[in-house]
Amino acid sequence: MTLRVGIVDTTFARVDMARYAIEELRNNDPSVVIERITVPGFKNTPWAAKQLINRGVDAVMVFGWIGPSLTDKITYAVASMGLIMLQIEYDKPIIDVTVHEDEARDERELFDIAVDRSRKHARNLILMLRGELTKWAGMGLRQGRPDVGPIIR
Ligand SMILES: Cc1nc2c(=O)[nH]c(=O)nc-2n(C[C@H](O)[C@H](O)[C@H](O)CO)c1C
Repeated sequence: MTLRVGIVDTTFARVDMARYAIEELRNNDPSVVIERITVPGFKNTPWAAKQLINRGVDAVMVFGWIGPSLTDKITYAVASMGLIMLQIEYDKPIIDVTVHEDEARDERELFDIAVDRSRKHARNLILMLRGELTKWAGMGLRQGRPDVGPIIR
């Protein structure tokens, strides 16, 4: 069955994260169909995700970029609730691939986090929809930084 993935991203973001995710999705599933909507900022992402779900996508990836101020963080918390409600209401997974500007010390690190997180979550989505993610359960996987591994006692 052809997989249809919705992509939502913002002009607020400072890295075109969707570009790397789409490349990864196509590498892992050459027949994947991509539907993309770009919005100004994170608070607009629930609307765009709903549009794509109504078009019949199997899942949505939302590429957020959140500034360092308290106002930015509140924006994220509020709009995230919208994305969670959509998942429950429409029974479709939404993978939140957000980078927070205060995660990194400089732009170089921020860029690397954004690309790594985008690629790894694209792979997560494909594996999850294929039911193949369970073999990685508890393995301490991280998106944006190197994996930390499992704790074994
Ligand atoms: C304060 C603020 N912070 C962010 C942010 O950190 N990341 C982001 O993507 N967008 C931000 N925005 C913009 C809003 O999400 C939205 O695009 C505008 O309020 C227009 O509806 C706002 C207004």
